[in-house]
Order: sequence, then structure tokens, then C-alpha cells
Amino acid sequence: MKRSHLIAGVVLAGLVLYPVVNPWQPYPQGVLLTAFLLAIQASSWNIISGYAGYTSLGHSLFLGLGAYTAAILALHLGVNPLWVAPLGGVVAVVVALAIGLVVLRTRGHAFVIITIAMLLAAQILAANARGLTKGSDGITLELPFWDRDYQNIPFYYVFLLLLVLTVLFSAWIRRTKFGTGLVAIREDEGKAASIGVNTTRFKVVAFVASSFFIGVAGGVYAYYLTFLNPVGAFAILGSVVIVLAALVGGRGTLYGPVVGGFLVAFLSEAATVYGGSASARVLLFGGALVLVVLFLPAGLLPTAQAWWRKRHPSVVEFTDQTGALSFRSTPSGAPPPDSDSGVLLDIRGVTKRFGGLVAVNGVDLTVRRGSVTGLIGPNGSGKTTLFNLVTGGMAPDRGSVWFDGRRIDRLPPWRRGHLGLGRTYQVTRLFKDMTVRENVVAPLPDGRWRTMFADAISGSEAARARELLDLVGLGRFADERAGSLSYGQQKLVELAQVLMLEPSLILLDEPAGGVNPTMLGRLVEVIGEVNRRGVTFLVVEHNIPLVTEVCDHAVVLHRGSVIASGPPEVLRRDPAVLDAYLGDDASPADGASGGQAREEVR
Ligand SMILES: Nc1ncnc2c1ncn2[C@@H]1O[C@H](COP(=O)(O)OP(=O)(O)OP(=O)(O)O)[C@@H](O)[C@H]1O
Repeated sequence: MKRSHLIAGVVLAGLVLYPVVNPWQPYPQGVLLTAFLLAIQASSWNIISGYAGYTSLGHSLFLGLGAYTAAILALHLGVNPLWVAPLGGVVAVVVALAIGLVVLRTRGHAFVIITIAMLLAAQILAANARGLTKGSDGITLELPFWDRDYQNIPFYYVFLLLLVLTVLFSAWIRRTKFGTGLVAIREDEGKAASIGVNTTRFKVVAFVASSFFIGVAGGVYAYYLTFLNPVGAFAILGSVVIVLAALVGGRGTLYGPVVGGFLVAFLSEAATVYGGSASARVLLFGGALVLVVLFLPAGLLPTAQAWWRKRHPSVVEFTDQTGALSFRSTPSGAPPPDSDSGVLLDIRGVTKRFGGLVAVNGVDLTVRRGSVTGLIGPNGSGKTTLFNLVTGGMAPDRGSVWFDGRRIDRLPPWRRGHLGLGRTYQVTRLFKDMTVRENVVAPLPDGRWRTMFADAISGSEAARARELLDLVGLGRFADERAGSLSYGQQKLVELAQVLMLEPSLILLDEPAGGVNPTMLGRLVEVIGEVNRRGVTFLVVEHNIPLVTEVCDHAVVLHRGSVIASGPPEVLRRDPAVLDAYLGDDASPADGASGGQAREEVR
């Protein structure tokens, strides 16, 4: 069992026993209860804002929604708020879904702004829907039905139970492919989409998942407070405190937000007792936020863990990287080598403009099944743009892209990944904070919900990841952080990662760039081996000898247009190609690339 789980278990046992051992202490129980509530919120917030990296500044919206749901039902139907608290979670989920579907189709800052706006809108709505909420007069609820002797102990246990459920839920999410996908979105959303992660769906589900337990807790909280008004229920400070708690403890970790929730709740209590006015409290939180961002950007828990790891370093075993190609079996699902070399990728008249610049100009290009096709051309000739058009990173202005007989240019990147289209990047885009193994199992071969909620590293997948890592010679690095590998090794891991999608076509963008000669030899071997297993390649590469070695066919792009195609050794002597690389018309701007190409072409 992991040490952190053990510590959490001991702390939990202590918290369960505390009211039993010390029943006549309503004050510390009340403080702890507030800490549980904040930890529930921070831990839930962590699902969308820690795992997926989409910061919500209005998460107390869900506490208010839960509280109002329970309070309104109690007011109008006379039911006890405690029994209908789960409905608060349901309302929070419905609202989160509606907001998420609108906002999370986009990327970036819009989300942060909208979350604050939603909180303020809810406040205004609650103040104005007087028939339902009694407006700014607020709703007063009955006192708890249990004997006064029990004080707040029942609330204490309900919040503690909700906290345990929230943490278990968050832990389960982190273990699934969904959780890995969220971290992938946080680290590099574009890359996540290219390996089959339906980023829109993942973000919406994460936002919804982050609202439920807060909504339930809100229902219980209304009963605990016995009074509810719009300003208190939808307070912006409540949201700021949630963010602060998660940042202090360590966003993106399982226990960080819980630890942060406790610390911030205690700090808040101390500020109320010793700090005097409410503005002193705000000042204290502001100051704490600044200090955390400046001195503990990762949060307390990750900083402590890093310190521990430094004091107790694990022994890293370096691979000798020999025998990597002596694998035994064919990767499951890889298509058999196809003797009939029909067209697998068909790019028809594709054009892409950036303002006045025509980066890709009416390109027609076909890649035959089973081939290794090279795509060459001077710097800026449009090769990477063409890759982006094929994999869905951007949409063409004109023309169409067909893959395996199906038009794909309007499909989102993840759908293209599910169809068997994989790519690597000019500058590797591994998820650097994940381990090598996590990187390799991160791709999602299909868009089914079952796959999404399967274990991130299931038995068969672990075996396959191992096999693929052995294929590229990096099996022994499986548990290392991907960012700690050399650049060439990262390129190989990226290839193993793409192979996990079981692609039929892989687009390699400058695989040799920045890779040392030994690594390059391995890369060439791996490309050859994977190709023999039936995978087709389209390779962008400046290293012409390498193109001649691995490619059976090449296409030359110049200023966005195809100027030649044929066997690489023939193209090397084609005057038009030589001209494009070295010719009179080479502009001073690409002079450097011309010099580089001059070396490489010869
Ligand atoms: N997102 C973008 N916005 C504006 N211009 C762009 C964008 N992406 C590429 N370009 C421009 O389009 C042209 C083609 O660029 P692209 O990166 O596709 O060329 P390339 O052949 O891959 O070059 P290299 O060999 O240097 O990677 C260049 O002039 C580049 O500056």
C-alpha cells in the first residue's frame, strides 16, 4: 500500500473517533466540519481544474445551488433538507452540464471568465426569484431534528462521509483512462486530441463530475446554517478560498486539495478569531495566495514529495538498448502487410492560407498502403501545415482529405485517431510529467464510454505498452518521468505512444531532427520493422540520405505546391528539386535552409 494512503487512513480513523473520544467539544468539531466542507469543494474542483487544468473561479456556485435546492424543497414541500441534499447534487450536475456544453467546446480563458459570471448571475437570479427563494430576505430553515445533546455531531459525520466519497471518486477518476486523458489535456490539449482523446467530452464530463459532491454538500450545509441568502450562498470569496485551498495543498494531486482545505479552514478560523474584521480576513487570503504562487507554485504536498524523493532517490537502471527488435509477437491489431498497395491517404486540392500567405496551395498527394512515403521541401514549404490539415490540427480552406476511402477533413482530431491515423511532432510533445508508461497507454483507440472509464493501465494494456517500449528499446524506462529522457529517447517513446493507437498510417514530422546518430539508426530500424508489420508512413524529413534509405517514394513541396514526386534517389537529381532547395529563386530568408539542404541533398 502506498505510504500516502496509509497516512490518509490513519488520519481518517482519528477523525472518525474524535467526537466519540471528545464529545463535548462543539467548537473544534465545528472548525473541523468547516474544514471537511472546504476539502470536499477543493477536491471536487481539482477534477476539472487540477487534473484537466481548466481553472474555475466560480465553483462555489454548486454549493449555493445545492443549498438552495434543499432549502427551496424544505420551504415549499416541508421536507427535511437533509433527505433531499442528494438532489442538490443532481441540480449541480444539470447546471454544470449546461454550462460545460457551452463553454468547454472552446479552449482557454473564456472558461475562467464564464465561471465567475455564472456565480454572479446565480446570485442575481436568487435575489430576484422571490417566489421561490424569498429574495434577499433569505430562507430560514428549521433547526436540526435531533436532540440538542448531539450538537453538530451528525453534521460532522455527514460531511466526513461526503469527504471520503469525494476523495474515493477523485482517486477512481485518476485511475481511469478518463483521468489520464484529463492530465493529457492539462499538459497539451492539441496533442491529447491527436491521440484519440475527445477533449470536449472529457472536459464537460470532468466539469460535471466536479460539481456533484459540492452540490450534495450544499444541501447539507443549508440545513447546518439554517439560514440562506443569495449573497452568502453565491459568494465569490467562497470560490477564491476553494482555489486557494487546492493551490496550497497541491493542485492535480489526490490529497493535496484535502490537506489545503484543512490548512486554509484553520487559517480562516484563526483570522476570524484573532484578525478582527472581515476585510482583515480577505487581506490574509490575498497575501497567502501571493505567497503560495511565489514560493510554492506546486503546492505543499508535491513540494514535500519532491523533497522526500531527493533525500531517498530511486535507483535508475539504464537500458543498454540492444536487442530491442528481438520482440516475439506482432502487436495485436496491427493490420497485416498488404500486398495490394491501394491508396490509403488521398489529399485532393487542399489549400490553406494564413492571411495573405498561401502555406499550402492546391496540393494533391496520395500515400499508398504499405509504403513509406517521404515529404520533403525547403523550410517553410508547407509540410507541417499539410500534416496539421491531415490530422485535424487545422481545417483546410479548400479541398478534401480522404483516409481509407473516407472523407476526414471535417472530423475532429480524435476521430481521425480512432480511424487509425497517428502522428508524431517536429518537436516531441510527450506529456512530460507523466511516466513513460503512462504516456504510452494514454492514447484512446476508440471513443466508447467503456474505454474511457476503463483502468488507465489494465493488464493487457500494460503488456502491450511493455512490448512497444521494448520495440523501441526503452522498456526499462517505463517508470521514469518522460521529461527526464534524452530528446532522441523521447522521439522513440512518442513513436511507441502512437503505435498504441494501432494506426494504419503514421505521420512522422522530422523524426531525425535533434537525434544523435546511434538513436537515428534505431529509429530507422524501428520504422522499417513497424512498416513490415503493415503500418504505412508519411515522413517529413530534411535529412535526404535518411529519406533515400527509408522511403520508397517521395513528394517534394515548394512554396506550398507539389513540384515533383517519385523514387527518392531519382528526385535527388531532379533539376527542379535541386532548384527549389538551392536554386536562384531561393530567397535570402531561406538561405540558411538552402545551405543546410545543400549538405543534405548531396
Ligand atoms: N499558424 C500559422 N500562422 C501563420 N503562418 C503560419 C502558421 N503555420 C505556418 N505558417 C507559415 O506557413 C508557411 C509554411 O509553414 P510550415 O511550418 O508548414 O512549413 P514546413 O515546410 O513544415 O517548414 P519547416 O521545414 O521549417 O518545418 C511558413 O511560411 C510559416 O511561417
